[in-house]
Amino acid sequence: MTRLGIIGSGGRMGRAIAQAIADAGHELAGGVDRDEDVAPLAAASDVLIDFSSPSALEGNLDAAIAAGVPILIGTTGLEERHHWLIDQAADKIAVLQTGNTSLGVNMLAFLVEEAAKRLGEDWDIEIIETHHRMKVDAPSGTALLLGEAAARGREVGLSNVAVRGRDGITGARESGTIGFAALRGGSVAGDHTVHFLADNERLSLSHIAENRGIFARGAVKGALWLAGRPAGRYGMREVLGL
Ligand SMILES: NC(=O)C1=CN([C@@H]2O[C@H](COP(=O)(O)OP(=O)(O)OC[C@H]3O[C@@H](n4cnc5c(N)ncnc54)[C@H](OP(=O)(O)O)[C@@H]3O)[C@@H](O)[C@H]2O)C=CC1
Ligand SMILES: O=C(O)C1=N[C@H](C(=O)O)C[C@H](O)C1
Repeated sequence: MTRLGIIGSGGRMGRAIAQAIADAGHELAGGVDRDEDVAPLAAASDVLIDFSSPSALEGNLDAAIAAGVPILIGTTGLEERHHWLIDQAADKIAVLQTGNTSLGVNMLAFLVEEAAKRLGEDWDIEIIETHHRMKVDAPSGTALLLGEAAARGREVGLSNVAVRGRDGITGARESGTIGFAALRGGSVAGDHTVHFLADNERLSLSHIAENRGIFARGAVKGALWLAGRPAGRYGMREVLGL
């Protein structure tokens, strides 16, 4: 039985993950929230699962390294410096970072990469996401993950082509860019659509999350896959074999 520790255990995802751990018959090593010490939890866990806040990331990675335990990071709103910290940690322990742990979204990313590769640059790419009113970051981690997949398909760097929201006299759309738009409201668990728009035709690929259970089950699957892995940075595609 694998002992799984949750960082952000009192949150919406933390609670859903605790349920998924119980459903899977594994052991909940414990949980921490804001202002609580991660070190004892890390020492008591075989794998840490972090769904908390970007501000907690550095301390969480330090605790995982000190205890020598792998960590799955589901927290979104990460910036370039957070990804740098993850790369550094991955030299010492196994780290899995993903903006979305569900099978459906990771399959969508696979399809988006293929479509972006095969459709020319005259097909504009726009990504729209809708989430519940409590979500604090935009674009969602999933929208960025899908944007990365599209950029990979086109063999460009996302940071060079991303347009994160439009307002005012923006000018005509620049060819080759990848646009993002975010809606917030109600209790939406997470909707994402990647639009490919050409002259006279459009292709739209969508995923709808009906509840958080899909993310929680994916997180537990990813954490169990991570247990005992050598140091390195991993993603859900490896877990899901996509
Ligand atoms: N990768 C994926 O598949 C998914 C990722 N997410 C991401 O997971 C994260 C959490 O989402 P959600 O559960 O909805 O958010 P919540 O706000 O409901 O939960 C976050 C939890 O983390 C705690 N927390 C905040 N700061 C710290 C800290 N410094 N150290 C430890 N715990 C802390 C919060 O405590 P307090 O309330 O006291 O602040 C809260 O219990 C978000 O970034 C979200 O985007 C969500 C769904 C799926
Ligand atoms: O905050 C959420 O709720 C979600 N966050 C993740 C994201 O930012 O993409 C995953 C999911 O869409 C729900």
